[in-house]
Amino acid sequence: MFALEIKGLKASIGDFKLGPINLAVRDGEIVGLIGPSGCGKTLLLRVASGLHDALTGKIFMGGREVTNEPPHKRNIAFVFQNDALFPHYDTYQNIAFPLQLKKESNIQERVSKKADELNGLREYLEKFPKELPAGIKKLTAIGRETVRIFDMIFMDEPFERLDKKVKTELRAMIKRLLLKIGRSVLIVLNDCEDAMAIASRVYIMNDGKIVSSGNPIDIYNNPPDLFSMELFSPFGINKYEDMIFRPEDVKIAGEGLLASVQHTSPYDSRNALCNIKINDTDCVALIPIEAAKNKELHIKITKSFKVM
Ligand SMILES: Nc1ncnc2c1ncn2[C@@H]1O[C@H](COP(=O)(O)OP(=O)(O)OP(=O)(O)O)[C@@H](O)[C@H]1O
Repeated sequence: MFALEIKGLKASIGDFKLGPINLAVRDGEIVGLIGPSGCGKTLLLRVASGLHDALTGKIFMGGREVTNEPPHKRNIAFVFQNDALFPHYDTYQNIAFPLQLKKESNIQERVSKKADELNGLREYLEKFPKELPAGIKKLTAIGRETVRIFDMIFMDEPFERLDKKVKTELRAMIKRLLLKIGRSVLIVLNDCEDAMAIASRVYIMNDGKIVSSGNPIDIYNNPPDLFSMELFSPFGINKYEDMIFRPEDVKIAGEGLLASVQHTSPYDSRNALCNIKINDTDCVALIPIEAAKNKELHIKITKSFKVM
């Protein structure tokens, strides 16, 4: 059963054209949208959730067509990129708001339970948005959206502009929460590390269209095309002659290309990021620390795409 199914969807904003888009999210699945800035990820999320009109195509949620239904009739949660918290409400009031709006019961108890679920939120319950660190603001927005019963959650770049430590903690917490809630998720992600940490499947977008999809770890290990490789390159990209390849696709070999090691910096307990020269071309390689102690190395490039 699909929580969300999108068929032949087209939409536009200003001069930008989205689609045609075909996409599906299964029940309980966490699906990511990833692609360069401006490729239409937010617009797709907004059309899928009913915040922006479709031009053509159909949207189904739980098997029911919702293409022309407003967001409040779709029983969804939506975490905005800018959090959209009420500035004059404290954290407690922000989370309680959707429950108060629907005159629901046990509000205090439910907000309290949500604060416990979102570790660290409890001590900020009486603080206002302008007093909150960015990660706690995001948790508050997630708390407010997930305190109600809902069928599906849409999240727009929840890890944007967070420092690495906060982002890593928040990512783990959101993943735990999403798995616990067990609802389907469509989430816009900034980079491949977020995708691998959060999503079981991603759709890769470019210029208003979906160009490929798959499990993010499989895509990282074996990118289907150059565009996906460039997107799934946490250490950047090398170009040597007509080959494009990633630092982690450089392996030490008994024979092969000869590379001189210029500069080394440890990356983790086993590997180092090295500036190397292959003939006269500067490249970067992620190789074992022991190997990086050599002045010269024989290497082979295990995965590359050819460019003209
Ligand atoms: N209100 C608007 N008026 C005109 N054009 C817009 C408007 N909002 C967005 N666009 C354009 O639509 C395109 C898609 O925008 P969208 O925000 O969906 O991209 P995105 O992939 O989410 O980008 P980012 O990762 O930077 O948030 C962009 O080229 C953007 O400039």
